[in-house]
Amino acid sequence: MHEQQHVEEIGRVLDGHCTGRDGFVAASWRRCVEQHGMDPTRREPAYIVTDSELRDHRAQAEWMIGAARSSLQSLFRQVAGQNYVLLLTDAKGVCVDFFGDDLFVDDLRAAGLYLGSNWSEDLAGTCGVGSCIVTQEPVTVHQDDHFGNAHTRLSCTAAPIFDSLGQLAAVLDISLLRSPAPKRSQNLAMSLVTNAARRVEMANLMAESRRDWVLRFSASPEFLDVDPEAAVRLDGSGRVLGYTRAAGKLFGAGDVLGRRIDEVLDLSVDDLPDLMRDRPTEERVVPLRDGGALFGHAIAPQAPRSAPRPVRRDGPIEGLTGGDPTMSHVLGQAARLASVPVPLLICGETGTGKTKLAQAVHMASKAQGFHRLDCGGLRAEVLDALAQAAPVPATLLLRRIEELPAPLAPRLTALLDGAPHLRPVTTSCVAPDQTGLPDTLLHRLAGATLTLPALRHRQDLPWLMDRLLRRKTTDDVRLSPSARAALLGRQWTGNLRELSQVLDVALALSDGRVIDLTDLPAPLQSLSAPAEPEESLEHILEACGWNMSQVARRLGVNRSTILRRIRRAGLQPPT
Ligand SMILES: Nc1ncnc2c1ncn2[C@@H]1O[C@H](COP(=O)(O)OP(=O)(O)OP(=O)(O)O)[C@@H](O)[C@H]1O
Repeated sequence: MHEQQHVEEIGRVLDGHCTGRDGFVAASWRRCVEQHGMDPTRREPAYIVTDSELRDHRAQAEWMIGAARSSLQSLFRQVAGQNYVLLLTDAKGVCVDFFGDDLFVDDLRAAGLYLGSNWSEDLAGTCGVGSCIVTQEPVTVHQDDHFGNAHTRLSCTAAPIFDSLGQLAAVLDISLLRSPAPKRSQNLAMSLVTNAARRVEMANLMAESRRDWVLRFSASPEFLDVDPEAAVRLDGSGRVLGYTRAAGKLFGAGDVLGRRIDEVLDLSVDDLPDLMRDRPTEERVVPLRDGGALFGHAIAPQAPRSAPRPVRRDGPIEGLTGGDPTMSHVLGQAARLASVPVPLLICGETGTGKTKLAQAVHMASKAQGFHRLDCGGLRAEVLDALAQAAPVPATLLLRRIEELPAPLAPRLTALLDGAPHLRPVTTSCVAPDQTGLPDTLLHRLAGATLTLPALRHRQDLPWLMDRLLRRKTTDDVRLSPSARAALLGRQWTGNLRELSQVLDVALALSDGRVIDLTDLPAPLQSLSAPAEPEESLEHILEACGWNMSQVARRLGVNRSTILRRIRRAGLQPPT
């Protein structure tokens, strides 16, 4: 089409005539003139940002460039030799990454298809990237769809890439310097670029979700595990923390973030373990609320939420934490002090692992013997017997020193003075100044004081839960997401002792594969509070006439969970 005809067509569109252009192209032409004040006869070359501006744009888009790189590389391999060029622009339209054939680099540069070109509509006029940013949809801007006369030889197909919070993060554009006249010649380019954008969103969501559940969807079981179409990232209670564009569409209108998965799908968070890879793909069906279904693939958190990198675990002391910063600091001190025969006082709430640490210190020390005295109800004869024992270098563990009967304090002081081969390692549930010990004794016990954090303040609770579970059972027992979330939210006034006991109870009550919310004993502090009357499963089943779908809806879980609970409760339908 001649340049003059192109200019005249733009004029006709501005006058309100329909010329057969796509609606978004006509709308863009109008914006170019009416909002951006552009002249249809313009022939301006592409706008290139300065080197320092480009550095800023690239720095801000660094994470996206990283997430997109392998997808772009594989896309470029698919179109190699066909004169396509790939541009990744940021959400403002500035090209921050580029793949093109070196042979045409001068032509590409002249056409503005290069690093640093700015393809926002207000600078470049109607173009693939600019229209994609405005419409937030994949578009092809083919030849004289472009506004003005500078870019009418190009064919540009662009797809938006959204971050996991639903914000436009980048645009992936595939352009041709010279293309066949029919616009439909770019249909394949459209399919390539939209698939690549979907994969970049998926890669980005996966990289962000190592500490959360991910649920991926596909319409076909064959592609579910290898190339899913959509994905959401979920917290332990099933709330959406992030999503890919396609998953947003699946969730329908409204805000996706923060919604619970069971509000949208016929699926509860407790069903996620049933959708993991150990089940055949065909069985991993996710019923949709509109009666349809997709195949689902749930991926459990790979690293515990908020647990930092674990410290070295090569000794009995270092292995007591999964990377909690306070614990790591205290254990670092303990490891250094272990081989120095100074008296240690270990403080902390009941059950925080003081005795365990004292034993670990002994193991890491050079002491040969180990004596353990529980100070509550301690008798004088026991101290006397110790005073008579052979003088072998030994650790003297004094548990709960605050319970030491007051009359025994001078005797214990005398024992320590007379037996320098005994290295006292003392535990206390109260702070040193609350022990009620005379200063003479306290100074002989507290050469260094180590204070262990309460479990509710530790960041490695998920690691501790998994470790204790693994130690307690050789079977592959998992915590359901809601059970895990409930445990993470507890106050743990009994600390590690309480955690250990709760897991013992839960293991005994569970079906041996998954520990459900209902398998957990009530937290101690809630036992005294009047409990909310809760409808029993049996009662709900009767009220719903044993209709599983109704029961599942009422309880907000899916049918397989109900069937599991019925089996476990040993309930039988009425005959
Ligand atoms: N790092 C750990 N990993 C697993 N279990 C632990 C750990 N630390 C402590 N425990 C378990 O927690 C329970 C309480 O530990 P410990 O007896 O060391 O606590 P404590 O602080 O000395 O308690 P108290 O002051 O009430 O005597 C024990 O059953 C112990 O096995």
